Amino acid sequence: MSWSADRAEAEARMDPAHVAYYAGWAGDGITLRANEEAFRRLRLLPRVLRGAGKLDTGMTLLGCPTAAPVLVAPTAFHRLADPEGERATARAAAATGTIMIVSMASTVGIGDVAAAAPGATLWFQLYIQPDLGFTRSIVGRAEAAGCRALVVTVDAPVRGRRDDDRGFTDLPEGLHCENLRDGDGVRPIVMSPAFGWEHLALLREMTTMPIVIKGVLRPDDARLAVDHGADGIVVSNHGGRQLDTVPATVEVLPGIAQAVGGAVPVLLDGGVRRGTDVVKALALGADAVAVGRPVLWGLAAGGEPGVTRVLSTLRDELEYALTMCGCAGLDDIGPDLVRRPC
Ligand SMILES: Cc1cc2nc3c(=O)[nH]c(=O)nc-3n(C[C@H](O)[C@H](O)[C@H](O)COP(=O)(O)O)c2cc1C
Ligand SMILES: O=C(O)C(=O)c1ccccc1
Repeated sequence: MSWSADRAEAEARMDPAHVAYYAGWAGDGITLRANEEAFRRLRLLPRVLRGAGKLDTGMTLLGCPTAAPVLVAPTAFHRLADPEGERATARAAAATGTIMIVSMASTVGIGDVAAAAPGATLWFQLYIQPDLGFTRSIVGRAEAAGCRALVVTVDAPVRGRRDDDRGFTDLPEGLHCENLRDGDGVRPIVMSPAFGWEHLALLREMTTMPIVIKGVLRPDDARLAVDHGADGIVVSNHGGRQLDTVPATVEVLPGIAQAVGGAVPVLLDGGVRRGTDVVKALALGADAVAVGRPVLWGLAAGGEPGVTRVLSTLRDELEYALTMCGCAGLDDIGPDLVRRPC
């Protein structure tokens, strides 16, 4: 089943307002479409008769082994798709040897996600909260749950303007952002434009987890992230949900990879739908990619087995594409494999 079949199944099963939230985009959806279109425009140039054997798509990222260079991107509110929510996604991640980046806006608390999927490698995504004491307690919970990296999202100084998400604002009865529990209540997530690079030092002091900066679109910002001690970067436009008309992520990737120069791992998300997209991103300088919406559609369409199928299909497709390209492994992927559009 392709991701579009999953989406159709999700549309049949879910509340239309929740489908619209998952699918949602900023502005006119120019960046949303650009992400996928940019992958489609790139062409692969396979090598033949390379005498390659059985290949291995496994690798290590920030000390974490992963079966493939494909992670679960952080997405909010998995219980809108399935009653088990993030528990189901984490079990599927464990079953497929995939690193899952759990959103701070998860509808299952990070400790409960970890407890439900003991074999999973979890990273935790954070929106820094203006109440830095509260931020510290959220980070502390992620660390106590055994999360292996902190992914700090920096492309949301304010909430994205999503004209077309048809009025979805409040979670249904019984669903909450469990990581924001504070005493008897749940605090709202606050977005703030007031944060600066100096906040990285504050986070560094809050945790021993490696810190990854998510939402970089420029080489100079990537360099600043490295200079301020980031341990990794995610080239991301938030799946077209924040500022419309920013470029497709795979278009800005080569310049960012060059600026980072191998100092830290560079990840990319946005529009990754097929194993061939993974090859293209790695050829243009990414160490790994993350997928957002396809995981949500798989979860809505088929629960935990649905997510397992999405993740294992991506890995199978990657293996197939690499074999077809004459690669013996991930290290064989270079820029020569991709022909850029004229
Ligand atoms: C429904 C939805 C919720 C999201 N929630 C978050 C979030 O809580 N934190 C975050 O950093 N990114 C969030 N994102 C962005 C994803 O991490 C990722 O950047 C994006 O989905 C990648 O694009 P793709 O959906 O085309 O794969 C969300 C994306 C979607 C579609
Ligand atoms: O919807 C999103 O893209 C997102 O990042 C988010 C932010 C805060 C709460 C829920 C989701």
